Amino acid sequence: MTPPLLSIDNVTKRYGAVTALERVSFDVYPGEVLALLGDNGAGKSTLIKIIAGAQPPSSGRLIFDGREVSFAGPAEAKAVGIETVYQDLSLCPNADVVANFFMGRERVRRFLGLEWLQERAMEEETREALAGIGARVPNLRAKVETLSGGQRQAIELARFVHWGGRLVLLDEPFAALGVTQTRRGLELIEQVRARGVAVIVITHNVLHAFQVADRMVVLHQGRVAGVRRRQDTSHEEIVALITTGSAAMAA
Ligand SMILES: Nc1ncnc2c1ncn2[C@@H]1O[C@H](COP(=O)(O)OP(=O)(O)OP(=O)(O)O)[C@@H](O)[C@H]1O
Repeated sequence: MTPPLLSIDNVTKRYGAVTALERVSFDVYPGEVLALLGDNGAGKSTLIKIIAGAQPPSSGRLIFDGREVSFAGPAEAKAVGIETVYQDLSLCPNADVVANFFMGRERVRRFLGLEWLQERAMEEETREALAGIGARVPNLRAKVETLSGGQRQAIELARFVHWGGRLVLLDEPFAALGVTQTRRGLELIEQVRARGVAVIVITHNVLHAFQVADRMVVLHQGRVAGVRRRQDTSHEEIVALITTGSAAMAA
């Protein structure tokens, strides 16, 4: 059996007197889409921040690729291939698609003490990477600020995959998207997963979870109320886990 890419092992997080997460444990496998569900305040964002290195757990361990990891910040998580993709925050709005795709990794040619960007090659590489996950962005020279939320998301996901990302965290990725863009977003996730990347999607939308996730982890008041494979559960059971922390109501 494939070993997990990430194991969350007994993670607890306290903010003063508030316990946001209590002994949370579950595994995430490569090429798997896992939906993280829970009511407001259940602890989803806190868990995502811990996985992405934005906050340390109060106790417990993260084991990534077989080794215990402890991140001092998001840059350290990013260095091993874990990243949160937001719709806007990590793109530079007044730069074009290609510039955003290569941000900090530009291909430069040097000759006789001069250096210049290999624009044509970078554009081609960007085009191929976007096509590789089925993303539709017609004009690669358009500034990102002129693009739709869905297109920005596509650029970030393609960039993540292209530069060797292993585990991507999506926090309510469809919250600001319309119906068509949401459908495309779901298709993109499918493509990303097909590349062997693990995807954790936070969502309030049980329907989306059933459309995209292999497994669902439900948090309730900071604890894991249940972990279910999509084919072994029902809409009713997941809603019961979210609202009461127990599947008994759905039985
Ligand atoms: N920085 C903080 N300081 C104090 N308490 C916090 C902090 N961050 C989160 N909490 C508390 O931890 C608990 C879990 O919050 P969290 O934001 O992780 O939940 P969530 O499931 O993401 O909720 P939502 O769906 O509303 O975003 C809540 O009780 C929240 O008030």
